[in-house]
Amino acid sequence: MSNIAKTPINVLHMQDITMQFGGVVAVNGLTLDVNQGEIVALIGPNGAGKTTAFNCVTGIYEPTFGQVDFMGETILSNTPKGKMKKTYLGEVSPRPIPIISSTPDVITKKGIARTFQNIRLFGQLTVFDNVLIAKHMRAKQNVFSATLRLNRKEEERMRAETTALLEEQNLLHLKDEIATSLPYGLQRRLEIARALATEPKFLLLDEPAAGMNPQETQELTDFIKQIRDSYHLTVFMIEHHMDLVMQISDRIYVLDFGKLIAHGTPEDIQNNERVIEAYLGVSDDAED
Ligand SMILES: Nc1ncnc2c1ncn2[C@@H]1O[C@H](COP(=O)(O)OP(=O)(O)OP(=O)(O)O)[C@@H](O)[C@H]1O
Repeated sequence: MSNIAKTPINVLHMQDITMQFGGVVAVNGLTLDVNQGEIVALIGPNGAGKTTAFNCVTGIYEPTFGQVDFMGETILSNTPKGKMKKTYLGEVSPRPIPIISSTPDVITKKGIARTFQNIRLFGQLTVFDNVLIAKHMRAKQNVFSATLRLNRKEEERMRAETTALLEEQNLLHLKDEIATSLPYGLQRRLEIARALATEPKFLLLDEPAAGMNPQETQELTDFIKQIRDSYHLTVFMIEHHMDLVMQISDRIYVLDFGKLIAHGTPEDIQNNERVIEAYLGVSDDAED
């Protein structure tokens, strides 16, 4: 047997990502990598630019400058144009790069799924329908399948897959409940189940433990590891609960005022003076 270490397979590469809103540079020249099978955390004080960075990966925002590659393919790329050329305040000088844009639905179909800081379920629909809708989003429907009535088979398959997924996630007994009638912790679990229904390779979790008590947070910690392993996922997560972050992250990136101030293993980050000063020393479970 060879002792040569396996080269990591890159899942996400963000290069010089800069997002400017008017005079605010919310993300400033962010470069980072997430490799296959990793759980990577993005941490930092409130307003540091973490959610904005996620929004630049999932196509909600078009970055002002920079490039996002997913599994080696450039999915988003932009450089300042028009008035922004004059008002650009980012730290990395913009270069002329090709402009590539992808809408959130296209990005979902490529295998990227996410959850939101504020749970975004279809509140008045059942648990089952919330997951089924996500299956529909994944389905490669086209005019031919619709008109040739291949849809019925597709629909049956999607219903069976929804049942199976809810069973795996221990949510099947709640399938007929209205989503918002569930306790908070279960709504979070449902949101993750819905993200899994799109069969992602890469899962972004925006503050999955927000509002959870210590016991729920510990359960979530185990749950994230378990779904990473059983669905062969790569996970990128924003979180303020440092117990969770330090327990499950392979690597951590730290943002402050839009800029990367540190990157390393949980141990490196816990001992990093700059991070302690900017974030950890101030508050380790800030909620907003
Ligand atoms: N759509 C927007 N328009 C204008 N400014 C914005 C917009 N979105 C975010 N910002 C600003 O960008 C900065 C970064 O915000 P962001 O929400 O990304 O921070 P965050 O690190 O996710 O914070 P938190 O931990 O509180 O969720 C903040 O100053 C915020 O006010």
